[in-house]
Parts: sequence; structure tokens; C-alpha cells
Amino acid sequence: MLIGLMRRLLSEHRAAVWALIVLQMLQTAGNLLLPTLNASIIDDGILLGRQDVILRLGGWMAAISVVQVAAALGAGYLGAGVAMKIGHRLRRDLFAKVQEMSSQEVSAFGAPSLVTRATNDVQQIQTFAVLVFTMLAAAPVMGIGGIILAVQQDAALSVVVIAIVPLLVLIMTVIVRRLIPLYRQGQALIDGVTRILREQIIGASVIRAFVRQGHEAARFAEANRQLTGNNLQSALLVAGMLPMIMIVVNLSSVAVVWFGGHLIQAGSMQVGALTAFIAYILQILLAIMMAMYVFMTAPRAAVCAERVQGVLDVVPAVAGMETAEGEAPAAGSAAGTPSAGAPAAGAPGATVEFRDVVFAYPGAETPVLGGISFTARAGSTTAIIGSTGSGKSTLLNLLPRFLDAVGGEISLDGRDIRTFGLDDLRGRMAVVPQQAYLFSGTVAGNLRMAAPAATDEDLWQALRRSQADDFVRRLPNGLNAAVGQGGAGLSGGQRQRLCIARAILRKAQVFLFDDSYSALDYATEASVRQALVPVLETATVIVVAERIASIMDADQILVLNDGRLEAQGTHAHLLRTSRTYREIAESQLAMNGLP
Ligand SMILES: Nc1ncnc2c1ncn2[C@@H]1O[C@H](COP(=O)(O)OP(=O)(O)OP(=O)(O)O)[C@@H](O)[C@H]1O
Repeated sequence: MLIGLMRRLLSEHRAAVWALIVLQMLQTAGNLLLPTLNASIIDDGILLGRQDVILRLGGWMAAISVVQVAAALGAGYLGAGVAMKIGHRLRRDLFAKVQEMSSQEVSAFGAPSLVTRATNDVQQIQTFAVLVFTMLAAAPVMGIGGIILAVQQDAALSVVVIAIVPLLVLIMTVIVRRLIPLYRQGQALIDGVTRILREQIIGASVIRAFVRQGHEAARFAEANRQLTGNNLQSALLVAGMLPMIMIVVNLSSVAVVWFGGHLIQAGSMQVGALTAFIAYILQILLAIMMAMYVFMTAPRAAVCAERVQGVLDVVPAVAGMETAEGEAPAAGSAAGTPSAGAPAAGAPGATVEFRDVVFAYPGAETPVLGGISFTARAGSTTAIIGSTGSGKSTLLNLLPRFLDAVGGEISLDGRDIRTFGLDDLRGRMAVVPQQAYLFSGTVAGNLRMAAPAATDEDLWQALRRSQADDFVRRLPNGLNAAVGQGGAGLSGGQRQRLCIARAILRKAQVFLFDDSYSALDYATEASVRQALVPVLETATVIVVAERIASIMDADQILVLNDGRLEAQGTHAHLLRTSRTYREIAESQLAMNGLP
């Protein structure tokens, strides 16, 4: 997985990678040459008293060192650059993929895990790439070159090398095999800590309200303890490796000096040759240590690559982000792009038709919606009412294809919604979601999500209609007032009114309101509904509501019960024909004496 991912990512940086390899080769060639030159200086220069040889070879050594430094600098610069670009590309791809995913696909991974994958996991892969660029190409050349040159210096003494290399490889294999499962578990534990932290930050007031701080602190402490334990285990293994290697290295150096000393005494080896031999032995060991370090980092990077690739491999159930080719936006609408102009007074609607629609959440045994058929015409308002969990939001989410129906057909002006490009389809709609979500930034920034080219006057007009102008005017900086993440700093009703203003800024054909007035008092709700009449006059409006008073005037009301469309008709018709509707109405309206 890691190799495949790296190969794919590096294919874009072929020239830089080749340049890196050449620079590393230059560096390594220098490393391999220097001990031989040093040996010649000792044996042919110092021992024979030849100053010209010392100066000539010394000059070569200095020149090689300069080239080595330049190559090291170039390789470091290029390696870091390519690694950073790989990280950038991975984060960009992950972000784009998450944007395409449906809410089910996101929840299958979990938001905290997706955040960890896009940050920590990418960072691990990036770190591994830097290591590979600095070490992996150099290590085999240095190791093999070192062995050849050591054997050339003294074949008999090279037996030491043959003895230590398998020992080092054995140590490395044992440790790496224990590290892989630890790293895999570690990444999952990071997900766990992030999840608990996120829950505790978002739900801080609930935790305080139910005096659960102690319990939550214990939950976090346990997750933290497990992560620390896991990190300690892997750190101990990595830390234990270095002394083991040093013992092997030092023992082999002692053996070389011991045998080399005897060879010099016997006159079969020169002092310079022994110095070079020791230098080559150290280079071989250094090469093995470099490779080991890469192989030790590889398991964690491999686990991270697996997790990142897992996200990148998701084929979104709702496919087709782009506008379908050759498709013209609908006349009179700004479909396909967020509408650029003034609020949507008079945007022409489109006929929405559901024919025997069925929907089941992935993995669920029974469908949450079945046999849903109705038609919502342009210029009309369709309301959906039903008990909690009856499938109202799910039904609404099918239209912009946040979810895809598993049976039946949904059409817009007679055309199956699956034949539209996703951007085009969603560009024809404006949604006020059940959770009034705002983004960190300013009030104006949030509103212009729906209409980037809207003027301040357009924004104020939309705010007036959603009864939000008064409170925005009172905010420090008005339209440019800061909004916290999710709408922090604003009340639920204020957020809801800003979301309504945002939606009506769009010249949409279809407006979807998912319980969008729930945080407003009756008087404000009535004023907002009244003010929206000119905007929504010709559009197709579908409203989910809990309160009968909000939907009594709708052209048709759909009564959902346990995912089935139990009845449909006007308020008066349903009062006569639907028991469920009558019960809801009686429970809400009887006390007010309404019809
Ligand atoms: N992501 C999901 N995965 C599985 N089941 C889900 C998911 N989201 C909702 N459900 C289930 O689908 C059913 C319908 O949910 P939905 O949110 O559409 O109901 P609703 O009528 O809008 O409820 P409410 O009025 O409380 O918002 C519920 O039983 C719910 O448990």
C-alpha cells in the first residue's frame, strides 16, 4: 500500500527524484573514496615522507568534501521540497474526497478519524518520504560499495563483515515485526483520543449540566493512558535497538583492530589499509543503520498509508460532482453556480415528483422510507409533518441527493434527478438545514456562500425578510461582525434566521426548509413566513415542520408515519380524513381554538 501510494505520488516529481538520486550517489561516492585516499596519504605520503603526495591527495580530499557538501545541501533541499509537495497533494485529495462523501460515508470513518488521517497520518507519510529521500538510495550504494572496497583492502579481514551483517538484519527484523501492530494500534488510539476530546469540547455544557466532569475526565484519562502506553512500547523498542546495534558495531571494530594489528605485525597489511578498512566497516554499519531507521519508520508510514488510501478509495455512493457535460443551466435560474445576484424574488419553480420512492440507510435491515409518491408543483408549498424519526429529514435529503433513493424515481420538471450533474442539481435548490450551521468568518461571508456577488443592500434585504436585520445591525461591525465556528456567539434563533437569509439569497427553483423555524417564537415565525411570500411565490417550496400552525396554509400536507406516506391533502381535508393528522392537530391546536 505504502509503496503503491509513494509510486503514484512520486510519478509527478520524476525529475526531482532522479536529481535526488544523482546527488545522493555523488555524496556516497565521496564517502567511499575518502578512506582510500586517506590510506594512500598514510601509506604513500606520511610513511614514505613524500610531501607532494600528501598535498596532491589532500587537495583531492578537500575538493571531494566540497562536492559532498554541495550535494548534501541540494539533496536536502530537493528531498524536503518533494516530501512537502506529497503532503500537500495528499491533504488536498483527502479534502476533495471528504467533500464528495455522503454523511453515511463520513460517519463510517468518523469525523475525528478523518481529521487524524488528513493531519497526523499525512505527516507520518511526509516524514517517511524525507527519510527515504535522504537515506534509502544512499544506504545500499554505501553498503555494497563499502563491502567491495573493504574486501579490496583485505579479503581475510572481511569475514568480520560477513558475520555481523546477518546479526544486524536479524535484530532489525525482530524489532520491526513487533513495531507494525503497535503502530497500527497507535493510530487507532489517536483517533480515540481525538474523538473523546472533540465530544468533550463540543458537549462541554451538557457535561457540566449533568455534572459528568469526573466521568468524562476518567474516560479521557483512560484513552490517554492507552495511547501513552502504546507510544512508550514502540519508543522502547526503537530506543532498545540503538544500544544493540552499538554493541555489535563496537565488538566488530574491536575484532577488526585485533586481527588487523596482528596482520600489520606479520607485515601482511599496512597501517593506512587498516585505517581505510575500519572506515569502510563503519560505513557498512552506517548503511545498515540507515536502512534500519527507514525500515523502522516504514511500518508506521505503511499503516498511515493504508488509512489514507482507505479514504481515497471510497467511491462516493452519490457520484458526479461536476455539471453534466453540455448541460445548460435552467432558464431563469442560476443553476449550476451559486446565484450571483439579488435575492430570489420571483425565481420560477420546478415540478418535483416522487414516484414510489424507497430509501434505506446502508446496513439497515428495513427501509426508513417506502412507497413515497407525491407531486410538488411550481409556485406551491408542500409541507411534511409526522412524529420524530418518521423520516421527514431523510425524505428532504433525497432531493439534493445528499442521499440516494434505493427504489422508485425522483424527478425535477419530469427529468430524473440522477441525470443532472450534482452541482447543477444542487444549484437549483436552496436548503435551510435542521441544524442551523454557520461557518467561522463574518455574517456577510456566511450569507455570500449562497450568492457571492450579492451587494450589501441584497444582504440587508434578505436579512429584513428573515427578521434578522435588527440583531445584525446591533452586532459590532454589523454585516462584518465575526461569527464563530458553527455559529458560536449567536443564539439558536439568530442562527436559524441567518440560515434562512442565506437560502433566500439564492435564485433557486426549489426551496427546502427542514424544521427551519423551530427556534423562533410564534410571532417571529409568522413575520418571517409573511416576509418570504414574495420571494417564494413562484418557487417550489417543501417544508418540514413540527408545528401545525406553521403549515396550515400549505397547498398540500404530507403526513409521514414510520416512513410511510399515510395521507396527503390540505389542512381541512386531512382534518376530515387522517386520524394521525387530527391527533397531531388536536394536541397542538385544540387549546387555541383553531379549526
Ligand atoms: N445516518 C443514519 N443511519 C442510519 N439510520 C438513520 C440515520 N439517520 C437517521 N436514521 C434513522 O432514520 C429514521 C428517520 O430519521 P429522520 O432524521 O429522517 O427523521 P425525522 O422525521 O426528520 O425526525 P426528527 O423530526 O426528529 O428530525 C430514524 O429512525 C433514524 O433513526
